[in-house]
Amino acid sequence: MENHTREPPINFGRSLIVPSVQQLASQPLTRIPPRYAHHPAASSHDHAHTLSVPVIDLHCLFAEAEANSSAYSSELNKLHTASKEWGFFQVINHGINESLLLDFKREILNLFNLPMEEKLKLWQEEDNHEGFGQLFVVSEEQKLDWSDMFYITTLPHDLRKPQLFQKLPPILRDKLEAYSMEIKRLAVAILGQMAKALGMDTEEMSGLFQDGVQSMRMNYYPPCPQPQMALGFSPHSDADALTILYQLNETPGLQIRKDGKWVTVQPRADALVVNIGDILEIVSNGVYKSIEHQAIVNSSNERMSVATFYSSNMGTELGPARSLVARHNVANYRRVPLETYFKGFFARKLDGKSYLDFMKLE
Ligand SMILES: O=C(O)CCC(=O)C(=O)O
Ligand SMILES: [Fe+2]
Repeated sequence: MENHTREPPINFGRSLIVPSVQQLASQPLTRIPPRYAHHPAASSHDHAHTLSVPVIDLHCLFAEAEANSSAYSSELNKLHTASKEWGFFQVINHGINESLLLDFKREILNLFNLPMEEKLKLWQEEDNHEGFGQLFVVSEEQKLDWSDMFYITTLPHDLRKPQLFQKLPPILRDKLEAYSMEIKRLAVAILGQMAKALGMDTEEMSGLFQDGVQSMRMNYYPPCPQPQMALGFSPHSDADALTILYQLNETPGLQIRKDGKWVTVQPRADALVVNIGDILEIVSNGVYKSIEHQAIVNSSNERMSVATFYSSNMGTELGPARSLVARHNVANYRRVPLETYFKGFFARKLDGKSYLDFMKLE
């Protein structure tokens, strides 16, 4: 008999199953359990700086690109400087429909507010990290984040876990589908402008990213009775090329490490936050840097965000762009298949930028 079953999608990783922090935080607690308490106090509430990250006007960047106007070249310059010196920026006039953003936000709120018995149907399984839970948990001794997250691979279609998609509330699934397409379009367009700014062959960039791997991580940070002792999300850099972060409410929490200090990114209702991930650091041959960031928590307000991670096409080899290696006359990072890179990333405890050390050539 012919076998028509599809091959199961690639399994990128697993994480130990941990309890829901949202549920924990709904009880009257005065102290956090030891598994969440960092020593010494990990958070940097007191020392955070209020520098503001650069703001890039995407309308100016995209609409003026054809005209090659002076407004365009100064915005492109701003993008290049922000990517080199900050690794983080906010984008305004991004063109994503406001009602889609609001609908998607409402559906994510509903997702985290589902009754626990419904959420358990969407919880991670032992052999794969998609669904509700935490990522990068590799030991029972490891400190945990004061947050719950929902992680899902969205693109390309053949990497999706159909069982997980089928279990999503239908309205959320529709909005997620629309948002995923919009964010892909945006990521590809920003990468195209970055190729120009880097002096990279623009066709090489679009060839690497036209059918990229996309995943989403929805983050829920409940109020915390001892916010100075906990971290909503421990310091890390993102493994992807470009992350687009939608902060769902006005509660601040995201901090980025700039010149050794933690800087808070103030949520702006009209902006999305964009950051350089490790893959783009590698592709740009180190001209752009992925930046460490973390999320802190507070005692009174919940905070929510959704990070969409965009990486190169599945079949590609990860390494510095050939057009840049030719220009720079040196490759600063090694080459590995993208799949190998991801499997290595998800098998470790998340720890700052340490995974990039493995890719660096000294
Ligand atoms: O919640 C945030 O602001 C940060 C989220 C984040 O860094 C991530 O999901 O990788
Ligand atoms: Fe991140």
